[in-house]
Order: sequence, then C-alpha cells, then structure tokens
Amino acid sequence: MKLQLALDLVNIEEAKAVVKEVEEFIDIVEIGTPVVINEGLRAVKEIKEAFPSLSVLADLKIMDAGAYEVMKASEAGASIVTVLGATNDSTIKGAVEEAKKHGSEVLIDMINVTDLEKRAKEVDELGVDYICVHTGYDLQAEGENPFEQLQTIKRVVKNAKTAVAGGIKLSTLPEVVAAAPDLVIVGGGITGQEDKKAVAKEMQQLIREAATV
Ligand SMILES: O=C([C@H](O)CO)[C@H](O)[C@H](O)COP(=O)(O)O
Repeated sequence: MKLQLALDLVNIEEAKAVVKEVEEFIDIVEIGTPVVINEGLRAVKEIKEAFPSLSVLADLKIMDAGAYEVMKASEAGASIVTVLGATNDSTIKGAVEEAKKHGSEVLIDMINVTDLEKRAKEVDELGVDYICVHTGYDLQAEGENPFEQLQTIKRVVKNAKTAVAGGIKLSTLPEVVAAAPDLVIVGGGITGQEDKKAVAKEMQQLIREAATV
C-alpha cells in the first residue's frame, strides 16, 4: 500500500516546500488538477527534477485525446496520469497504449461514475493500472466520502490496483487502510495541517502496519 500526497492549492514553489517537508514519508507526489491549470505540465517537470526518487502523478483528469495528453504528461516526467472513468473506452485504450510506450501508468478516476460496479468491471478489462474511487471537493462539502465505494471496487476489480481519494484524514485513515487499497491519496489531510511532517509520518506508519498484518 502506497501513500500519495496530493498538491492542489499551491504554486510550484509552495509545492516544492511541502514535498521537502514530507518527502521521506510519501511514495508519490500528485500534481493536482488546479496546479496543472495554473502552472501547466511545467509543475510536473520541476517537481520530478527536484525530487527524482519520488514518482509524480499528473492529475489531468483526461476526458478526450487520451494518447496525446498521456504522451505530454509522460514526457514531462509523470509516472502516472489520470483519466476519467466516465469517458469512453477509446480514450482509455489510447491512454493505456501510450503510457506503455513511456513506461508510465494510467489511473482511472471514477469520480461521478453513476454505476460504479458496472463501469469498474468494464474499465478493469482495458488494461488500466489503477482504478480509483474519488469524492471530489464539491461533494466532500456536502458530507460525502469514498469509503463505501472503496469496498465496491475491492470486490469487483480483479486486474488493476485499487486507489482511494477524497477528504482522507489521519482520523479516517484506519478505516481506509482496513479495506486494503493499493494506493491512498491524501491532500488536505496533510497539506492543511500545521505539522505536515508529523501527520505524514503517522500516516506512513499506519499504512506500513496495515501492510504487515
Ligand atoms: O483530485 C483532487 C480534487 O479533485 C482536486 O483536484 C484531490 O487531489 C483529491 O481529492 C485529494 O485531495 P483531498 O480531498 O484534499 O484529500
């Protein structure tokens, strides 16, 4: 089980400062969609150059032009690129094929997919690397979380790795790790804390303990 730090509400310099603080406790740095909108793929490139031992995920939330956008993100240094599960199979297949050429991976974000079980089974047959349940900011604000959805994908996904994102905090992490996803994605649960290092350290500990049970 890996820990991914999601950086969403920062510029490149702020992103570097946060990663520097917690780098020893995380496996993957996510350049979040708002950062890509503000800074472009330069953010992926600069973070990868500054922290070569960490994997970088580009949260492009691709909906079309899968191959082209995966190519650009991979060239910038992304090891993982996100594509929306709500899009069509052609876009996903194009993204997967292109990622293979670059040695990168595709994470399918199932945000707002209405029939999660059906779509997860379909997407799982397309050779994707990760299937991720995700409660976005706007639904988090309405009190939703991705924990029940995680149980669903754990039950039906047979090939891909599973991931979970959306408002995960230190207090809710035990419930998440108990479901044994392959990847736990945390943004505000680390970046919004005063002592980011201490929180990231505790999160890594919980994840490691769960992996040895
Ligand atoms: O993908 C995300 C969101 O859509 C904004 O881009 C976040 O990275 C993801 O939700 C994780 O962040 P937190 O919810 O703050 O943990």
